[in-house]
Amino acid sequence: MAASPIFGSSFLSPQPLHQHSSATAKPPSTTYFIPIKATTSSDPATTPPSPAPQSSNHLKHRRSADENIRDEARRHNAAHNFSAKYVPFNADPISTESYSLDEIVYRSRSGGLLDVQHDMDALKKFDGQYWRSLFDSRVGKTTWPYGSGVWSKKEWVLPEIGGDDIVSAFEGNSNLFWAERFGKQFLGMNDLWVKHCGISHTGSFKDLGMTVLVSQVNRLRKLNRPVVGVGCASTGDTSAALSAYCAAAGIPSIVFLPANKISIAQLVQPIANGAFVLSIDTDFDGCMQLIREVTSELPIYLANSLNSLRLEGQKTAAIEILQQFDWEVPDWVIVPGGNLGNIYAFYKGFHMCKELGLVDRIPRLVCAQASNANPLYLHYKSGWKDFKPVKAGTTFASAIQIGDPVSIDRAVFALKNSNGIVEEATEEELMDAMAQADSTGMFICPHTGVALTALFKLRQSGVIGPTDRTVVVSTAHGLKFTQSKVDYHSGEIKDMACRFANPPVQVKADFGSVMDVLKTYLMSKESKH
Ligand SMILES: Cc1ncc(COP(=O)(O)O)c(C=O)c1O
Ligand SMILES: N[C@@H](CCOP(=O)(O)O)C(=O)O
Repeated sequence: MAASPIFGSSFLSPQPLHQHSSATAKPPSTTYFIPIKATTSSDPATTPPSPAPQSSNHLKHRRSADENIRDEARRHNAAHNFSAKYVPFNADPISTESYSLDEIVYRSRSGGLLDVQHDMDALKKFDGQYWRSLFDSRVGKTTWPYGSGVWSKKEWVLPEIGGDDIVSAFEGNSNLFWAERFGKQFLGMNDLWVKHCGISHTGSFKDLGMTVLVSQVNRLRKLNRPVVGVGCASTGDTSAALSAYCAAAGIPSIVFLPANKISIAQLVQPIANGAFVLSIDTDFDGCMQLIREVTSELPIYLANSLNSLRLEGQKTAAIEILQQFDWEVPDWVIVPGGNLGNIYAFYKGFHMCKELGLVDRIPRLVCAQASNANPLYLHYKSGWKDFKPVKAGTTFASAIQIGDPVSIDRAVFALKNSNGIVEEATEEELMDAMAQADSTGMFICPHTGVALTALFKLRQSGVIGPTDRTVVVSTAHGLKFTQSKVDYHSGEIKDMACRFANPPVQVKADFGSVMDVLKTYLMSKESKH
């Protein structure tokens, strides 16, 4: 009889109804999705699951008062056969180079990027229906650690880490918003969606990767590996996520920020979370160079997406999109790109779902860059001929003001393998797009404005059709970028028409004046009705 590979109990861990002799396990019976409180401490990995009672009177009781959710999770721990390791990114199939995830390594022997490779044969022992049902059964719960949108996919992320080492803010499970009015009014689209990854613990998608990286650091420190602190270079969001997760775990964090190039809201995040903040008189690329040098000399663990652990968490946003569409595949996914880890993370998430049979295809990917920081766009336009970094110019999309992206090879791979496209957005285009989106009830960041501009252009050229199901990935919370919105709505940006500005009306504090402006306003609305 094949060993039950994953989960101990039926508690959010659906198991095949019977042990099968075939290589692929059958989908779990829905019977097993009724969460039952475990009543025994016997090893669930070797204990066949007992059918859940079907009576509608079946009640659950709270765990005992002296137990917390980590303790409870420990009781449900089970043996499994899943594993992952570092391998050179896009390695030659005959390469045998690999590293344990418990090693501190960011680059391959040849100096190339690394990738986290999962034991796909072990994962393939379970079919697509199995994984879909398992992931679906964990959504919206508070069970440690599966209540997180990242850790609900734990077997595909860091299968071997113990629940005790995980540092999570129950990130992920972000809203997939149907942009009904924006799609209809500005694009003639009826199936447009915005994945709000920025509505998250620290206000950006970086939380998805950082929970994984900081959890692994937590484990490394318990294993007495030489990690005194964790460091990153940042345009604002990575540093916010790093400092928050480190603070939650009591681990020192060190952040290198380009002086005067990030928003105040982003600067105050690591300060508030107790990080050691260095404001350095250079740009992001300069900070990135410095953190790489420093982390090779000091016991500071590198938290930028050069570290492939981060992408394991970020890829869950792609899986989540499929899940939110009930495992139907959208036609397009548009992602703003800077250091270019995220576009690859999306590709990897979609690709794993296809390889493991959860879906039968992957969406086409679009990576969108600001024209002032567009090395990937130029590379794409040159027909992928030799890549040249650029000196990134100032952009309102300050978090993607990056000229020498560390994940360029990963991004090119993702785009080539998804029939992808790269677009760019001028400052005026991205700010107008942001204002238009906000005018339909969103409150997006300028980077999402970059992605929406790409969508405008691809709709205009007819590449994206009116009924194509399209997802725009919103990467940060608009509240981090209020100054750019204030500048826009004040109409005070040099050489920008600010066509959609909506400045407040100054009015005298008397009834007549207030009535006058209101009547004019209501008349203008009535004529458009
Ligand atoms: C808000 C925001 N959007 C988009 C990006 C781009 O992500 P990536 O660097 O993975 O391309 C970043 C960071 O670079 C970001 O902070
Ligand atoms: N936008 C990022 C830039 C660094 O990206 P990373 O994914 O490599 O950490 C930031 O917020 O710092």
